[in-house]
Amino acid sequence: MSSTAMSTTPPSFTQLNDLACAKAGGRVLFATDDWFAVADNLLKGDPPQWKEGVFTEYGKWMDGWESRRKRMEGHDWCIVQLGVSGVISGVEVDTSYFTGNFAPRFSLQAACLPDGTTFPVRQPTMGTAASSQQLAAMEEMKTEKWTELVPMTPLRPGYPDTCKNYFPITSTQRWTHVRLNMYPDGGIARLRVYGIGSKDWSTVKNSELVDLVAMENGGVCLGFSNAHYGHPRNAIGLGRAENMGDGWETARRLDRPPILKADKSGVLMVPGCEWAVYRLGHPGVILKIEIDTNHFKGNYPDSCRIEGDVVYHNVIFHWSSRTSPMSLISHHHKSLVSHNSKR
Ligand SMILES: NC(=O)NC(NC(N)=O)C(=O)[O-]
Repeated sequence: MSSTAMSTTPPSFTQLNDLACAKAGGRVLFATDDWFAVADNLLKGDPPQWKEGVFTEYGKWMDGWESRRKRMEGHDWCIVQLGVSGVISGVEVDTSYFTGNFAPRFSLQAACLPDGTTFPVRQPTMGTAASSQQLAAMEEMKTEKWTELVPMTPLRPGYPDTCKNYFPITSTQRWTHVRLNMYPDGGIARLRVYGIGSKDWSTVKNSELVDLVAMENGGVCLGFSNAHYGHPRNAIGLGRAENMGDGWETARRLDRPPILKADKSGVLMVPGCEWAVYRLGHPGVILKIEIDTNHFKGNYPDSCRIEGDVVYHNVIFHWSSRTSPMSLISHHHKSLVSHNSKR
């Protein structure tokens, strides 16, 4: 089902959408033990933090999921409902800052559970663990429903050069949930589940207006010129951006002239533009485009051009910068046509 070869440089699957992150609607439904730090931290979008000398009532404050040193049979595990169900191409298990307390081994299972599958009510609270009744209820779910995507595999500790553990996954099935197992216990800072959303298009009427590029509908960014401050996949994320960090933001171009000059008609001439290519979740007739530059005030792109490609179902954004050579976009497009904005 999976190759377990671990690489240190980020593999290409890390450019895909994180289907599990909280911003995409990912949720922890169950965890065996939330003692030192709750499992929900696994799905935070921000990179893990370290707070020197900060302790909670239960131990050292840690940014991730950390269970107790086990004094009973078994191992610790949690169930994550993907925010966007889809095909998983790889996972990143980040053990940042868990050095003497990282989970020494892990495995990952996945399932495609029907809507309405119920789980015990979860109230993520440090210093708690699942009750024996909750564990017993969950045992019933420990059936053939779960498919192994990554078998039990060693993890590396959370030092800067060893904290990122990458695992490609070759399954082409659509999954709704993953189950993360730590053997036997310990800490993991983040779990990133990279893939492409898959929507059931058979239920969508021809006349229905759908955001064809949204990650929840299977849209994906295939390439870009620059993602220095923010990845262009952010622009197809769920809902509106909370802040600038939730958008696509490039670095200022180094080839911009030292002094900007206008031509006779008053147009500032600045070479080049930034671009991103998105594959739509489904081919469609594009009726409307919405581009939201929310939060970008001193750094929004001056203008843009959008191209469509029927063969590859791609839409290409070119951001040009007449007055200031920088480009970015924040959430959120609605179906695409062509758009040209000028100040
Ligand atoms: N210093 C620690 O991190 N100790 C323990 N963990 C926390 N978070 O306090 C432990 O035993 O793993």
